[in-house]
Amino acid sequence: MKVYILGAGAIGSLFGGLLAKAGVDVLLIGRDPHVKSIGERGLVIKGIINEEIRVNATTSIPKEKPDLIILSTKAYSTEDALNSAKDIVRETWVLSIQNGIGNEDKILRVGGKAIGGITTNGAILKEPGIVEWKGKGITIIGLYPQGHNEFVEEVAELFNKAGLETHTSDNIIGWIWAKAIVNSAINTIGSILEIKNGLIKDNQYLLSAAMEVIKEGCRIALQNGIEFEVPPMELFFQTLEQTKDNYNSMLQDLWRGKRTEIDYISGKIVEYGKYVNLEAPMNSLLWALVKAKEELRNNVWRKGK
Ligand SMILES: NC(=O)C1=CN([C@@H]2O[C@H](COP(=O)(O)OP(=O)(O)OC[C@H]3O[C@@H](n4cnc5c(N)ncnc54)[C@H](O)[C@@H]3O)[C@@H](O)[C@H]2O)C=CC1
Ligand SMILES: CC(C)(CO)C(=O)C(=O)O
Repeated sequence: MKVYILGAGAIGSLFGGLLAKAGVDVLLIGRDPHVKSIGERGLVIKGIINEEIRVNATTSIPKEKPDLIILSTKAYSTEDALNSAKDIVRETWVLSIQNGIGNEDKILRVGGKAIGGITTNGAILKEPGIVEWKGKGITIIGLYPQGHNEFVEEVAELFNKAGLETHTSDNIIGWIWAKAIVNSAINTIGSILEIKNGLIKDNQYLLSAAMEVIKEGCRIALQNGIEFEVPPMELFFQTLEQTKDNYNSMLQDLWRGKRTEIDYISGKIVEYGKYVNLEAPMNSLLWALVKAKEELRNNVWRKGK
């Protein structure tokens, strides 16, 4: 199977690198200096494994179509990435492993055949050409919005062979929403207070506030016809336990001066609330506070100076 990774940053390079190591024909599509470094020295995966992997990488979109495109840009770059690759996306299988709601709808809009996905693997780009695999998690994929077919099973088998534990689901839209709802509580509260995930379960005020945010997200999802295989509240407690020592990715983006994915998490929950005449005061407030934090982080007076 020929696979392109569209958006070869931390998680995309991890998936691409592991697939290449397993003998899959992979092309990483990303940006310099990461791509340049991979061309010169190969891709290094550190952490759970320590390997230098030879894998093709480019900054431009090839003309030839692959069998599968794995979309792994941040959610705010999805539209641009898909538009730049329109000619190869059309009628091609495109699997999103991104966070947030709406990525797969954008794949469908440009004529791609969408596979939805969520992953609990953790990766960071340490420096150009070097990815750290910090946490071994699982990946769930499925035909978007629902259903399954042989190709999805084939992709899951390929991922498993590459060392990425992967399961398939007939209800991937439910998993995408469940993860977004969990992120809408943990990432926002963790980012505003700049705390590790575990503190949210250890502090009674934060825990009850976070649970209300989860319930609000669930009400909106259910009214929009979303069903869950595992209730988001259960996933929330599991995630808090499994990631108690982590600072969430939104907070890490804020600390690095990068844009966050808040519009595609809390912002989408608020938007879907409007479609079914449900207000989302908790998600609206958390969305606004994170947006404010994005804007204010570089102001010295934030620290009272
Ligand atoms: N890093 C992680 O551990 C996990 C990340 N995710 C999700 O996966 C997505 C990607 O996250 P990361 O890999 O951490 O972000 P990242 O910022 O490291 O990687 C995204 C990459 O996409 C590239 N890119 C952006 N637009 C592009 C375009 N038009 N063409 C080619 N390349 C383009 C960027 O240069 C960047 O290197 C996000 O939605 C994130 O929430 C989900 C689970 C775990
Ligand atoms: C699971 C969790 C909350 C881990 O921190 C995450 O998805 C994130 O940080 O974005």
